[in-house]
Amino acid sequence: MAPTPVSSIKIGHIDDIQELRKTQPMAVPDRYVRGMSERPTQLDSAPQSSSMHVPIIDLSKLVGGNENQSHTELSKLSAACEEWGFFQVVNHGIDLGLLEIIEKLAMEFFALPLEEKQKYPMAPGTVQGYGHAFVFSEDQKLDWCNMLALGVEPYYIRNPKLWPTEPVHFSETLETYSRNIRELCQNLLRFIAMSLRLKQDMFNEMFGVAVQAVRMNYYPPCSRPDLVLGLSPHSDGSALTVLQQGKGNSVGLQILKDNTWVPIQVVPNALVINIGDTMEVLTNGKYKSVEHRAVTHKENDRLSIVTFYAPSYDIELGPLPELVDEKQPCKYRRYNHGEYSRHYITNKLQGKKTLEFAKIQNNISS
Ligand SMILES: O=C(O)CCC(=O)C(=O)O
Ligand SMILES: [Fe+2]
Repeated sequence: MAPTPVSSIKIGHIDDIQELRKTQPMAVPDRYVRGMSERPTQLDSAPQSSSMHVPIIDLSKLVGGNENQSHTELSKLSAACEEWGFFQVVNHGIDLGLLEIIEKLAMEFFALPLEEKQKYPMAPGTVQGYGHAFVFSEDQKLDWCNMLALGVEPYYIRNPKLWPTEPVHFSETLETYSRNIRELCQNLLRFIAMSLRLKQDMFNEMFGVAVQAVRMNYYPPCSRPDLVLGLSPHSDGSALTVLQQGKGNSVGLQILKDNTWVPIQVVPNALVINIGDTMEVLTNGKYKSVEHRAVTHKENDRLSIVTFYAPSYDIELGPLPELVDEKQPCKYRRYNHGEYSRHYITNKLQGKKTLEFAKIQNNISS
């Protein structure tokens, strides 16, 4: 989240989905009904075979395993980043009690009366606070979702007025949670560098004081999950994203693999990690920032707590020379990361479109 743009955007009236559900549980306003090509066909169906499961990486084998184990896990990690752009990490070292508490507090926040949540309003065209991000016009289709998004690090991106004082302990728990997730990201970046045969601190040193933001997405049930999307298809602008799915969640996250939407199963105590656009650029497309979306459920609600981890805004980025050669010519130009972040947050979520910002045009192997 780059510094927020000043805007005079007109987005029209937006229903708060939770309130709508209370008064008209069966209603699906037109602004939420997707065109035929966007409607989800597979909802929470199980993947056809185990080869359709996102790889599971055991971090304890990378951190403390014997040479054989860590070598195997590192190969799994590199295959996951290349072929899936997603993996789930288990034994990640974060206290499971803390994951439970943040989930409980997030659920309590969304359960507050609307007037309380509206004390932290997300202004149109901005991405922090409670509301709908990435809405720029009155005719844009909307996501079946309520969100609370907050800039966390560095401190200057925070808007302290938007940090909830209810439920009590929300803000301090988010602080502890974010510190833990930051360490996890730094750890993962070390292993990702190793998997690319780069110096292990390459990314952590390059990123400077990394930017970290959190988005809590709450998807109420929907009487017509076949007509709406919880979250529009997009890739993340981050380097890495860490996504915590609510414990009892039904399946809702789907990723686009070989032109098919593949659901991500809820693995107890695991965190879902995905490669964002920034890492795709740095690796010259070797590691993929994969398009994903969220679908809703007829009876169940769903929560995701998502952390975006990215380089400091002031750094200049482009494909690493180590990953550019005759076979893999340079696919992306160099640019300032802050500029890319601004571009990302001032455009609606639309598949991988935002990455076109960085693509070198007339690229033969895009
Ligand atoms: O809720 C989910 O599973 C997807 C969330 C997501 O992709 C995001 O917040 O960027
Ligand atoms: Fe995402």
